[in-house]
Amino acid sequence: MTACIVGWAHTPFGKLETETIESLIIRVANEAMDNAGIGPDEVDEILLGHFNAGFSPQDFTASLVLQADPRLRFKPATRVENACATGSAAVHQAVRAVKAGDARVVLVVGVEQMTKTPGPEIGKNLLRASYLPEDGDTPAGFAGVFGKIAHNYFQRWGDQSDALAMIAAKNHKNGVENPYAQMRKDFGYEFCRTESEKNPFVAGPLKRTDCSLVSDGAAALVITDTATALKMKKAVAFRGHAHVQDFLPMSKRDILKFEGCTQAWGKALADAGITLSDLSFVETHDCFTVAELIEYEAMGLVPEGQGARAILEGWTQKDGKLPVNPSGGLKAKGHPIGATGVSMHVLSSMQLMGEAGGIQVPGAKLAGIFNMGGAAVANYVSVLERLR
Ligand SMILES: CC(=O)CC(=O)SCCNC(=O)CCNC(=O)[C@H](O)C(C)(C)COP(=O)(O)OP(=O)(O)OC[C@H]1O[C@@H](n2cnc3c(N)ncnc32)[C@H](O)[C@@H]1OP(=O)(O)O
Repeated sequence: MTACIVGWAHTPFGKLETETIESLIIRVANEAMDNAGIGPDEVDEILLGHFNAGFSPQDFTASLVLQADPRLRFKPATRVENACATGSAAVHQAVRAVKAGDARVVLVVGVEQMTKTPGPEIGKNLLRASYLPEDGDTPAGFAGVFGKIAHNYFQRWGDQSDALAMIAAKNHKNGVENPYAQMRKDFGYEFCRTESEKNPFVAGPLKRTDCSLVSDGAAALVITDTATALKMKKAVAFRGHAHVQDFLPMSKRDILKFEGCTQAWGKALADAGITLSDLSFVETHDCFTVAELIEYEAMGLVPEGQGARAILEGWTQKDGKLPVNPSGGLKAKGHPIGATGVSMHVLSSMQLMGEAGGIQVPGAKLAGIFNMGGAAVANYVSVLERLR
């Protein structure tokens, strides 16, 4: 038995000044149940993906989902956290509950509100997802961590500035067509490649256009067993899934390899009984452009050290042989931490149902999703397929 996505909801991502954590949660919880055509009585379990780490004074948030409808009162509700993979951690927990037969219908919500936090605090909060004895004083927050990774990658494999700018330009271009995206502006390759007042260096070789955005937003899913799903309006199955957790200290691993990502892709593709070339597209964790570059290698699209080929030869463009981040990715869509993994599953489901509008990958049949917490510490891969 597998688990299926049967309904979803997604707020626009961005600076949502009039929203609160509570209002975002309530909005997507109700919209997802409506979208699935189920009532709150039918929900067996609730999982909330919320990273927080200082972004919100409210740290005990699972019960906020119950406020979406009085009929959710007394349902089991739990908050799940695994750094920037928090959203997928909640999704995979739901899949396991359904597959184990513990729950027939699970409501998953992912949420974060980051933009109400003052600038310097944002970087500090995000760094709580790093190994504090090593990275705690890194300037520029998590950009500093990935700035070091980019610097070391350039040392080992040569300057990759062209490839990073092309990844940024691709994702910004894709994001223009995504109505949920925070930044819908086609900056173009030259702007992303060139240091300027509007595109300064942030950390190491990473410029502003190499970084994901600071965002507010929420997304939700209804996940059921297959028998239930087949009686509903739509059914997108988890054909394969895998979670691989690695050491937290970067000094205990070769950080340029993202080995946890490789393992997660290997396990999920084997679980699905397919190879990477069977996928119609991939939504991957481009928290920084260098992460997407290394992920091309880790997922097995290109050999180690040759990530640039995948973008320079156009493979990962929307019309390439494996479109990567047709949604615009974290780069353009935004990255409200707890919502990101849930958003990836929502937008991939929309693709498979042919409901993705301007970001639609024509004829999409199989979707691959990679959501990462820390620097390849928490690694989640899902392979989704439309059942009906
Ligand atoms: C933690 C894990 O477990 C793993 C992960 O995923 S790590 C990722 C976690 N997320 C992050 O680290 C967020 C990284 N991004 C940032 O910190 C910030 O976006 C940044 C430091 C790159 C820029 O912030 P800033 O310098 O304060 O920019 P800000 O003053 O807000 O905006 C200035 C301009 O740049 C634009 N801008 C801001 N961030 C941008 C970005 N990332 N890309 C492109 N443009 C951006 C703004 O829209 C604004 O444009 P206008 O002047 O035209 O209005």
